[in-house]
Amino acid sequence: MVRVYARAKLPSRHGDLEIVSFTTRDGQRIDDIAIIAGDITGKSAVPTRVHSECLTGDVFGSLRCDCRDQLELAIDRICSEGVGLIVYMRQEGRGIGIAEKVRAYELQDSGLDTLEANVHLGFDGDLRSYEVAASMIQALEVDSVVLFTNNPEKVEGLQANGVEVERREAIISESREENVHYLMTKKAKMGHIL
Ligand SMILES: Nc1nc2c(ncn2[C@@H]2O[C@H](COP(=O)(O)OP(=O)(O)OP(=O)(O)O)[C@@H](O)[C@H]2O)c(=O)[nH]1
Ligand SMILES: [Zn+2]
Repeated sequence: MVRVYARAKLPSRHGDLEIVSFTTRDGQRIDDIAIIAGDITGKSAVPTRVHSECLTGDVFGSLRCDCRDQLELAIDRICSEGVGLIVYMRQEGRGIGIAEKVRAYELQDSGLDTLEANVHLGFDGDLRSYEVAASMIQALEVDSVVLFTNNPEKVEGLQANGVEVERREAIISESREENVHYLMTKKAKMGHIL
């Protein structure tokens, strides 16, 4: 479904990485990217994080969620192991986009939880699909992955699209006063193993 378009070195504050971009088979550029440590081509059990974009957390350090902590844990892990992959999916707000996510936050400020806010806005709780992420992993010729996630749907979504997941590893950050309600909702209503 996708093929590698461009590949470049990405020296970072965490270590030496690479960044890879992709196109669809018919040549359309896609915004999802891969960050790679070491040589993953043809390798099995590649430490992998499929991360959904969270502008508020990943970039601005919002404490409403655990996204940035998870991203940093994953980057540190692949850098310290010297091999690994982060598939960074532009599925902001579990697929509703940043404008609607801010609206969902507004509703959460007035008492709804993260799932109720999505439903109130007319969306399912989670609009993500893992077809493109799976296709990116395949385009990178990774044989199998060890997936860092607390979300069983992510494991199932990748497997359903042909990725061999050797095992899931939990990626748990310390909860904080600001995100504990969000984490409790993910555990109670969204199937997360926390
Ligand atoms: N709609 C919506 N999206 C949110 C909210 N808080 C965080 N997100 C988005 O949720 C996505 C991350 O999903 P999570 O449910 O936190 O975690 P996950 O990716 O399913 O599972 P892990 O692999 O364990 O991190 C990112 O795209 C965030 O932008 C919210 O209150 N509402
Ligand atoms: Zn977040």
